Amino acid sequence: MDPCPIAQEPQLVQAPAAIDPCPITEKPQLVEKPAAIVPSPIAQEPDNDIPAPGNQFAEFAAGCFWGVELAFQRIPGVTETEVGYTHGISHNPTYEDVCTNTTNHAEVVRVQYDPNECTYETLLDLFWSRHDPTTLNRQGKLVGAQYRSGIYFYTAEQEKLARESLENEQKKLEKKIVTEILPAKKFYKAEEYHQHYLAKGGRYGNAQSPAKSCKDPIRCYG
Ligand SMILES: C[S@](=O)CC[C@H](N)C(=O)O
Repeated sequence: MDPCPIAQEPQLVQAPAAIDPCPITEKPQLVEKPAAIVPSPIAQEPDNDIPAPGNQFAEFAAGCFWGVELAFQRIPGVTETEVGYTHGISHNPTYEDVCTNTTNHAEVVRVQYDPNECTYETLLDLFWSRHDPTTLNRQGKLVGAQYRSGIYFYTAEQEKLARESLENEQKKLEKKIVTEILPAKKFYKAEEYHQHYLAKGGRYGNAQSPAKSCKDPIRCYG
């Protein structure tokens, strides 16, 4: 049985994309004793990290970052992926902080890609196909601001392409798209165990292939 039933399907006019966007059926994210969350202006700074020579950054929020990362790993021309947190109020958040749903961080995948091998439009196409951009702060049964839909751009060109693609995507959907399109802010890399989580085996030790162009369906947990 599919461990990842979709709670709410996007209302597509056209045929839906084949990839399961990773909605889950787990306990609520809230931890019992949230750490004190201290707002910091540092979290609002732009992402000033530098990609590898010849590469560019792109960043997306589309629900649980595990499955989103594996999908991006498989794209030819994507040279690196990292999962992390961004656009929240606090500096150096932990996963537990984010799961209190009080820090407003989004779970994101920061992609490095070689623009000679892969276009930003290719990344945008995958982004839209991976999730339901019409549900505010939720993907399926995963609820909370960390699961919101967002495109965080690094250049004016990326912003333009992102906005155009949203308009184009909206034509295919009856419900309103709620995806935020904002400049990339400080990126907080998530804990090591979250990195390449599904490729490493996920929750059940069933590694899923990150091979380029692999079309195997992505299971949320492993
Ligand atoms: C990195 S995700 O938000 C994980 C989602 C899910 N609630 C879980 O804990 O398995």
